Amino acid sequence: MLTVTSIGRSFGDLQVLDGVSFEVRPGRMTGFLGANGSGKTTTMRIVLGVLAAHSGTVTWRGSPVTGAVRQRFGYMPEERGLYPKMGVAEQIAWLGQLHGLDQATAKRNTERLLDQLELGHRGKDKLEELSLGNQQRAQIAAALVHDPVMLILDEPFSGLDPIAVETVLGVLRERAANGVPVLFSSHQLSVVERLCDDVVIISGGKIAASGARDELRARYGTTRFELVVASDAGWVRDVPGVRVVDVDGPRAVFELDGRPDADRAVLEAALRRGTVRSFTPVVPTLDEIFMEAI
Ligand SMILES: Nc1ncnc2c1ncn2[C@@H]1O[C@H](COP(=O)(O)OP(=O)(O)OP(=O)(O)O)[C@@H](O)[C@H]1O
Repeated sequence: MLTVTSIGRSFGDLQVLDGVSFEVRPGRMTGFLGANGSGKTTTMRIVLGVLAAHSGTVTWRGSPVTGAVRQRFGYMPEERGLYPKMGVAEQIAWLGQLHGLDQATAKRNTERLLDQLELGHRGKDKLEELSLGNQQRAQIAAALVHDPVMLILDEPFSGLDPIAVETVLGVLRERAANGVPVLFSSHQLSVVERLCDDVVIISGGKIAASGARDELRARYGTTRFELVVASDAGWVRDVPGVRVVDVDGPRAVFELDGRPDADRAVLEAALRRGTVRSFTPVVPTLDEIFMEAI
């Protein structure tokens, strides 16, 4: 497990990270969400040791992260970083060797990864000859070639078409299933919603929410309900303790203002009036949680 505790960092007078704490658990895909400039890349750079924190600690399995441990991390930086004029397979295998693999293992891992990422037929091409989406797949292969114990990926899904998202996801999921903690940042909330087990939301350099995706959704979703009846549902507006979000004919979406049993009062009133087609809590999307948390 990777544990980030109370990280702080400034650039000049600008405090960019303030008391940032979260965990990336083994076998879990953790989505790191935040608006532009909220501090995701800075946090990732600190975890990787590319940048120093001004306060706080980063530990791996309970011990401070040393250079030798970082050597075994896999990182896909925001600025990417493969060589445009070098052959794809050649440079990925070479990166594997830089991370300590022998030549034969580096070559074998490279071939396997390129095949998995459906790039096997492009291995001999120069990176610059690949489309942007395929260059992105090559970057992912480069982050994975040395069988890292921890994966940190800055926007790994940006620029990928939906089929490529599935391909890359399959590769990352396989690593997670083998116990590797995976931390990845993304702006595509709908993608993260589908992909991640855990979520960390950062806003203005502070953690706004974190935890298991489903727990977060449940926590943020306990106060909103949808009622569908057989006739007009406008009367819901008059139930005490209820704030109506939307009424559209027989369908009403409302929130509770904290008064106990207001949801029950709505349901009982609806039953008294006639047929109730459905009455369900509304589970928020990650988009909605994100907008509320930041
Ligand atoms: N080397 C630097 N010098 C000065 N300011 C910096 C530096 N690196 C980052 N910042 C500032 O720190 C803040 C956080 O930047 P960071 O790149 O971590 O955000 P981010 O969440 O990754 O954003 P994005 O989603 O746009 O990539 C921004 O205000 C940025 O301008």
